[in-house]
Amino acid sequence: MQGLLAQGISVRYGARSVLAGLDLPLLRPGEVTVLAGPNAAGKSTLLRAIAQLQPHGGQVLLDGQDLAHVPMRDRARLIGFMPQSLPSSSSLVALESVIAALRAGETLGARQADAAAMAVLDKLGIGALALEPLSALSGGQRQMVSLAQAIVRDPRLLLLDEPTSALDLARQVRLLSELRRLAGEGRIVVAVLHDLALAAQWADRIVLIHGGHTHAEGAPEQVLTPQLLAQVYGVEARVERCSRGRIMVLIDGEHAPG
Ligand SMILES: Nc1ncnc2c1ncn2[C@@H]1O[C@H](COP(=O)(O)OP(=O)(O)OP(=O)(O)O)[C@@H](O)[C@H]1O
Repeated sequence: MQGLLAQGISVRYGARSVLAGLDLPLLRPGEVTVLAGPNAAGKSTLLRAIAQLQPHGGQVLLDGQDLAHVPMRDRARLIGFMPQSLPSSSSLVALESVIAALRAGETLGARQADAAAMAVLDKLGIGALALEPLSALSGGQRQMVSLAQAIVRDPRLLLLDEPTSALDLARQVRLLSELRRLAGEGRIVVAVLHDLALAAQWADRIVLIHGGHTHAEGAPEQVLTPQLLAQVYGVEARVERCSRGRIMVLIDGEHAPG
């Protein structure tokens, strides 16, 4: 079975249950899936559980393999993980940080690693930042370097936590186009996004996380409905079709229950 299947995912922090037996549909290679939902719904927790960075109940299968039983070194090759933010205190320059991500646990010649890391920075349009210390980069520049770190090993599964939160409009498009391209080459791409306009435009599938479960999932037009947005976010929303058949979500205010 090709794809990512997460079933019965449960996470507790102390006495508090954050994910309560959450199931994801089978996420297929070639698809970009967006995880959305309110603050504190557990989206980052879910990404970490999938990446096996967070103790959890339930099972995560990648192409039929239970990731909990895949050695860490092999997992690092299979999964690219882009966290919500990179530490700003690192003493590395951007290129070194991408080389470090590439070489973790691998034996790779220095020249080969340099060239591969530089190629990724160039592809993302940030080659000019190669020798800048991470600590001197802007939030958006750091986010693009973080993407470079996540994709440099050419992972089968790419997990990204709010990858566009610090990016300007042009870089949002660059990052999301890159995700589309990677998916088109057969990767499985899963990104947490708060921006539902971006989700509507770029996702093949949206999964709405709420109350510790998958509240709804499907194509953007199936999930971004006024009813579901009222239930999950408590907002009054209108959904309009714009040119090119895309949908747009307009928020009119908070939802008055009744
Ligand atoms: N290490 C931790 N220890 C204790 N509680 C935690 C920890 N990490 C997350 N939580 C709690 O788990 C809940 C879910 O957090 P998580 O970061 O997964 O949510 P999220 O959906 O990604 O939120 P946001 O949209 O605000 O980024 C929150 O209530 C948070 O306070």
